Amino acid sequence: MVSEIYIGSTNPAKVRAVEKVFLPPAVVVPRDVPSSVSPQPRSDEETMLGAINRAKYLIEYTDASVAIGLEGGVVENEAGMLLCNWGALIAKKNGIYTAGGARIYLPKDIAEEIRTGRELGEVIDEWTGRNNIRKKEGTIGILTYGEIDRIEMFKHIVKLLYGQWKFDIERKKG
Ligand SMILES: O=P(O)(O)OP(=O)(O)OP(=O)(O)OC[C@H]1O[C@@H](n2cnc3c(O)ncnc32)[C@H](O)[C@@H]1O
Ligand SMILES: [Mg+2]
Repeated sequence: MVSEIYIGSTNPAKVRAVEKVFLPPAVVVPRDVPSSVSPQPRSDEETMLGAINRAKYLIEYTDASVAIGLEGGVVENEAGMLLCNWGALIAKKNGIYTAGGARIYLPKDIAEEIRTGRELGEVIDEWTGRNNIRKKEGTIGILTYGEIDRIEMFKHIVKLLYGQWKFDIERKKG
């Protein structure tokens, strides 16, 4: 197994999630990289692309041979606006794996604010009167009363990525 896993963010919620899946002696290397999508992605496609772009950037412009991108966004349907999250893992030797995370509906007043063009991170801070929630329990942690926080949610995505990669490695061994 490779020793270094690059993650395309220095947000502690994302870095911790990767560290919970890739334990020592694996080393998790956080790097701030562009997502090359809007600061607040508004569809599954855009959010997934942000995750893929982060991982691709690491493979292209750093020493990474295994890279993970994690991205948060929102999606809308007839019933309202949900938060959504996507991850991508690129293993130079194997390929690219993607996975989506848990989703819950946002309160109507938060959704309204985001429709005006604001970012969820900013809106949830204002809504709760707190700071930097996106680097801590996240909106999902607030809305689930801490049952599932942003680290737990991203950890699940990272496990989905890692598991698919392992499956591929084993399958190729025959
Ligand atoms: O430094 P990076 O990695 O960019 O970390 P980030 O917190 O900005 O995370 P994303 O870019 O992936 O998130 C896209 C947008 O969605 C917001 N967001 C997504 N999920 C959130 C959550 O659980 N809590 C608060 N804000 C969230 C976030 O503030 C951004 O505006
Ligand atoms: Mg961001």
